[in-house]
Formats: sequence, C-alpha cells, structure tokens
Amino acid sequence: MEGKDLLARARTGSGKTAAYSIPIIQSLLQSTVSEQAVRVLILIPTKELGHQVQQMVRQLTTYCARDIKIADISGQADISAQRPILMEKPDIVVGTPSRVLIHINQKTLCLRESLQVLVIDEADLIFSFGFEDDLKSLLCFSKLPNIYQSYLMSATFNEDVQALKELVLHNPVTLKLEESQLPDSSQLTQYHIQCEEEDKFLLLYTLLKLSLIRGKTIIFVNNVERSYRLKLFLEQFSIPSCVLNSELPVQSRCHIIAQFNRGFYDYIIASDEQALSEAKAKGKKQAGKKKGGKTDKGQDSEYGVSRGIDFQNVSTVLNFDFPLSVDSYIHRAGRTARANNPGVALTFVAHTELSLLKDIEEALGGASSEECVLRPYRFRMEEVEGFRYRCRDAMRSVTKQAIKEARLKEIKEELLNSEKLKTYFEDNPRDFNLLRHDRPLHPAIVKPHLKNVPDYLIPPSLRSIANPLLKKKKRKRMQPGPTSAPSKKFRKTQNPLRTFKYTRGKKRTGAKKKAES
Ligand SMILES: Nc1ncnc2c1ncn2[C@@H]1O[C@H](COP(=O)(O)OP(=O)(O)OP(=O)(O)O)[C@@H](O)[C@H]1O
Repeated sequence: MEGKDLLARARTGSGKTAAYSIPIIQSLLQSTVSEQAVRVLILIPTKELGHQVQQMVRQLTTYCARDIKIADISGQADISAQRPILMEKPDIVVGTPSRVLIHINQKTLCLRESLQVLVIDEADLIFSFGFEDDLKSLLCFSKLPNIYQSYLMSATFNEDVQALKELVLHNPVTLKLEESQLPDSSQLTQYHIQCEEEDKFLLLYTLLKLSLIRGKTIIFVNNVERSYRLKLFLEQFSIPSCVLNSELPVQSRCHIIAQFNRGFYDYIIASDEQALSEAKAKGKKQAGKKKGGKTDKGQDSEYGVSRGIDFQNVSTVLNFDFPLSVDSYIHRAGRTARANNPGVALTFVAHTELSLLKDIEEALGGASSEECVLRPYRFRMEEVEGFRYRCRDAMRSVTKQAIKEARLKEIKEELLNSEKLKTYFEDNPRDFNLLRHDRPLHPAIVKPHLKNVPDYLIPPSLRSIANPLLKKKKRKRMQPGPTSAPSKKFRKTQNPLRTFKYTRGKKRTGAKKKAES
C-alpha cells in the first residue's frame, strides 16, 4: 500500500493470489481518478491460472461499492474476440506475456499512460514456460510507463526469480524468502515407495480399489500418452477418472478443474508436461523454445496444472511418474495441503530415480537430519500378489493403438464440449454440471467382472481398512447358504421342512382334481 516494489515468496497454497489482489483492489477503490483505464497488469504463465486469478478477483470484489472490471485475455484462442473486451478498458488485465504483447503490438491494449501496478505471479515459472523474450520486450521497449509498482510472487526462489528481480524490481521489499517451500509435516505428510513399472500399476490398483487412498486425488504422470495409458488401465476396473493434459481445449481444462473442485470427480490424472521440457531445457536455457500457442504436436505450451492451480480439498497427490526436478516436485506436492487443510503426497520411485529423490530430500532439508522428509511408505507388496494377474492382463489390453484411439476420441469429444462450454453454458448455467469428463474412453476393453474385488483376494491385513462396502457385502454373504451351517433362527423361521404346513380338507382347484384323477 506504500507503493514499494515487492518480492514475495511463500509456500504453495498459502494464499499468494489474495495477498496481492487485496491491496490492488483497495487502491483501485480508493483511487480518485474517474477516467476508466487499465491500471493493473497481472502476468501469469498458464491459461488455467489466468482463469483462476480472474475468478478470485471477482469473488473478492463481489460486495465492493464500485464495480472493478477484470479481463482475462489468456484463455480464449481468438485474439479478435478479445478486442471489444479490451476496448472497455478493464481496471485489471490478466494474461500470459505473449498474449499481452500481441495486444500491445496490435494497439488493442495500451498501458503506456495508465499502468500503475505490474504483478508477475508464479514468477519462478515465467522463464521456464518460454516467456523470457516476450517479457523483456514488454519491459524494455517503452511499452510500459516509466514509473509503476511491481510485485513478483513465487513459491520457489530460483535463478529465474533472481534474474526477474533484477529486471523488474527497483529497491524492493522482500518477504519470507527463508520460509519453507512446502507446508510442514503436521499439515503435509510426504511418503515415497520404491517400485518398478509393473508394480506401480499393481500398487495404484490396490490403493484405489481397496480405498486405501480416500478422497480427492491427483495422479501425476510425465506426459500425455501416460495419462491415457493410466486412464484406460483404471477404467477396465470401473474406476472412473478424468485426464488433464495440454491437448485438451482450455475451456475443457478449466471446466474439469471447476468440477473437480465442486466434488464431481475423485481422480484426476494430470500430465505434468512442463517438468519434461524443463528437464530438457536445463543447461540449454530455453533457446528457441516455442511459446504463446500450440506447439507442433498440437499441445498447448501455456498449459500447466501442477503449477499454481488451486485444486481444493485434495487429500492425496500421487506421483505415479517421478517428477523430473525439485521444483516440479514442490509444485506437484503443493496441490494438496492448501490453505489450512491436511494432505498426503505419495511418490513412486524407480531404482533409476533414486538420485533424484536424494536431490529432493536435500532441497527440502532432510539430507542433514536423520529423518527423511519423504518417509518410506511401508507396503507389503507380496500380500497383493493375488491382484497381479488381473493387473497384468489389464496392462496388456492398453495397447498403443488403444491409447491412440482413446486420445483421438477424447480430443474430438472435448472440442465439441468446448464449443458448448463457450456459448451454451453461459445461457444455461445449470447444465454446466451435466457435462462430464470421466466417461470410459474405450468401452470395449472395460471388464465388468473386474469391477468387484473377490473377498479371497483381499489380504487379511487390509480387510479391516479396505472399503467398508466390502465389509457389508461380506456380512451379506455370511448369511446361511447351501454350503454353510444354518443359524438357529434360520432353522426355526426359514427352513421349509419346519415351516411347511399341509392342510387337509381344503377346496381343491379344477387343475388339482384333474391331476388327482
Ligand atoms: N487467509 C486465508 N484463509 C483461508 N483460506 C485462504 C486464505 N487465503 C487464501 N486462502 C485459500 O487458500 C487457497 C490457496 O490460495 P492460492 O491459490 O492463492 O495459493 P498460492 O499461494 O498462490 O499457491 P501456489 O503457490 O500453489 O500458486 C485458495 O483456495 C484460497 O481461497
């Protein structure tokens, strides 16, 4: 509020969006300038985040005396459709650096005279998402006024944030640079378990099917293909899940997140593609990286669900594929235990990834102390050997062809959905909830008989904590059947030999008379 530049780092899910939005809203409300103009620019690295920031500001300003206008220009693909929105000169504009630059160059957005505050949210990601050049041309070529206030907000503090700090901030106030990067162990419990490829599938099946993991869960994989592989694997056992990846249209992505937050789905399989490109770019410093739209493979480079997205009330983050960098681990684990909620992060580690696990331990401060930050998850794999056959069978059904078909089908369906989401649901908000994203993608391989788990396959040690439904079923089955000894009550009331009554002298029906004669 004093107008100083600010560098703030705070752990994931601690409320950074509100922390910068509230003072901005306050100064806009206090402003005596009556002329409508764009006064605040919020730069974010992904489209999902743009949508989220806009929602948050709208919520915060719901009961304000003055109408604060905000426009998110990151989400919609069509630049011309955004022109009329910008012509209204919203107080706050949210966008990715590339999209903002396009509008400035096309003169549909002018900040030179009016900008008062610049925010760079998720500052640690702006460079790694390939926006370095755009940001530099935005800052350096007289696109902005000489004096404005800047905020850099970040969950991690890395070289990129340091570079941004020098580029953007003047004599800044720095906040909480030493605070831990994730919530402490009383709020976030972190585990790891060493297992190889087939065991990962077996373990996931066991955890979900026996409800050893309960509540909303995000399962992270490293690429799009893996997300479909896992979805097709799970759907054979009638475990519904949504995939979230960069191939889906942005409207669908935001709709999936909104529905997940409202409790429509329990499982999201999210592909953390950025982790892969970050790992590849390490050392190369992102030379020539494409940005600002679709990449050659039809994937959206302004996608990123492990970063900054406020998935609400997530009880477990499961790293099915190991994150490829420390920052990636922090951002993924930070999707649970947000605000003051508790959460669990469980990471599967293959033997080739143990060195990366060590890096994460070191970064999170566990290497020096005796205790691991990512505690070993003790699970006796030998007890679930009985499930291996069915898992192997299900894995075999997920062929490359099946994945290809599922991928195409999903994209086709989501493109149609996306069109509906754009226009139809604005007029019919109730129907917004009817559109689902967790339907089976390959119904031909769904095996109804695998929906249930036979009691004899459940390890005795897990029976007491497995799904209570299973217990109910079990109780039902314990009722006397032809092979078990009947109970006393049953013997008295249900046994036909005891209850059958033969009554003499009753009027015989015509059919009976005929039969007797
Ligand atoms: N003071 C508060 N009290 C309770 N909940 C809060 C408070 N501030 C923020 N929240 C909630 O905490 C959640 C996380 O907020 P937000 O997304 O801003 O976190 P963040 O620090 O930006 O996280 P990340 O680094 O992952 O982007 C949101 O659901 C938000 O509504």
